[in-house]
Amino acid sequence: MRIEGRHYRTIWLDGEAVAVIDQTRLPFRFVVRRLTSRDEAVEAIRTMVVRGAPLIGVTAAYGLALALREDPSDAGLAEAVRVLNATRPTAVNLAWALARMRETLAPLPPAARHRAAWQAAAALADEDVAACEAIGEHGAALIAGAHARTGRPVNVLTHCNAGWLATVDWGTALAPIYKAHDAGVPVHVWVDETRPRCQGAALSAFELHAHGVPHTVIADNAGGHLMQHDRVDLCLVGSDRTTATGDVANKIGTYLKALAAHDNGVPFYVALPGSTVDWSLADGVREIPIEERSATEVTHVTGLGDDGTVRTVAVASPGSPAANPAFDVTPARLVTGLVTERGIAPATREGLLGLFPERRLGSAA
Ligand SMILES: CSC[C@H]1O[C@H](OP(=O)(O)O)[C@H](O)[C@@H]1O
Repeated sequence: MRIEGRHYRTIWLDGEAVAVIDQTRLPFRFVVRRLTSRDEAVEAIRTMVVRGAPLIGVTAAYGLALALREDPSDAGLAEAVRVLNATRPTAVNLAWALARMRETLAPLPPAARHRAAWQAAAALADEDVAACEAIGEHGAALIAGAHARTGRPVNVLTHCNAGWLATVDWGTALAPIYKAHDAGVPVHVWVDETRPRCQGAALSAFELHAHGVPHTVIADNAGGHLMQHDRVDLCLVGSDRTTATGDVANKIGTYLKALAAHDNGVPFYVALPGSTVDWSLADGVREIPIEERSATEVTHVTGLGDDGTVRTVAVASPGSPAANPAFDVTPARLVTGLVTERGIAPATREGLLGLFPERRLGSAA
């Protein structure tokens, strides 16, 4: 995607290092971090310097390559997969990417693993870009269809950040918006601020502004009101893990949006690549692990002061405990459709198998 005329992917090689955009500094500072070791990759994922299911997976793949430069032995490979897998529990792309890498690398002699790992990680990154661009093409048809029906700009509500910052490029939920906008379809985006870390207000707004897409940042709790007053034509969100039956884990608050959409007859779509489907699970509410993050993410916010300095301040009464589940699960019954790189399907097992027939044979990741 383009920032001030320059073209960035969210992760790239910089000599012997892996360069990433530090998303904890956006939108006020644009800082590139150079990851030079397995442990730096682990820390970048854990502290959300990089975030978003597909980007977490690709960063872990490059983190494995960095690890094998240090220790290409069987034990080194196994330990690197273990520590990278343990960084964040909900996004299945992490396990998916590491399984793909291990499948490629384990059969090789240790001396050949490091070079092969760089190539395999780069291939996963390219695969993600192609998948997300295809999601954009399929999803853009939904937006164009809404415009054809109403003849006015299409109002899309999105939650958290599922844009190019959450992937290697293009994004998932925002990819259809970019593609529709670039094709001349008038679209406006209601951007849920997405407490507590405000990925919507900080990252989706940053992306949409840079791309010139009309958008309005709203409080998370405003979405239902807007839907009640016919100001939302469709909801489009991302996913961190979707079960084989179409249950969707996504940023906390997504489930409440889906309930409001269902109550108001607003189509609720989830955009995801096939790498985000967990084919081993059927009951998302009970089986998908939900990450609990630190209470300080709820009790404090980081922002730009009037003097231009970035600071963190308390917003909760000092001493009050806080809970911070980072994701929730939207049952498939509340999902209108799944927008994938292979097309759009109902949020059902048959719908997903129709797009990914190779899964009927119970194939591995
Ligand atoms: C395209 S995956 C985006 C997905 O990931 C986000 O979570 P986090 O910012 O904690 O990594 C959020 O759930 C987005 O929908």
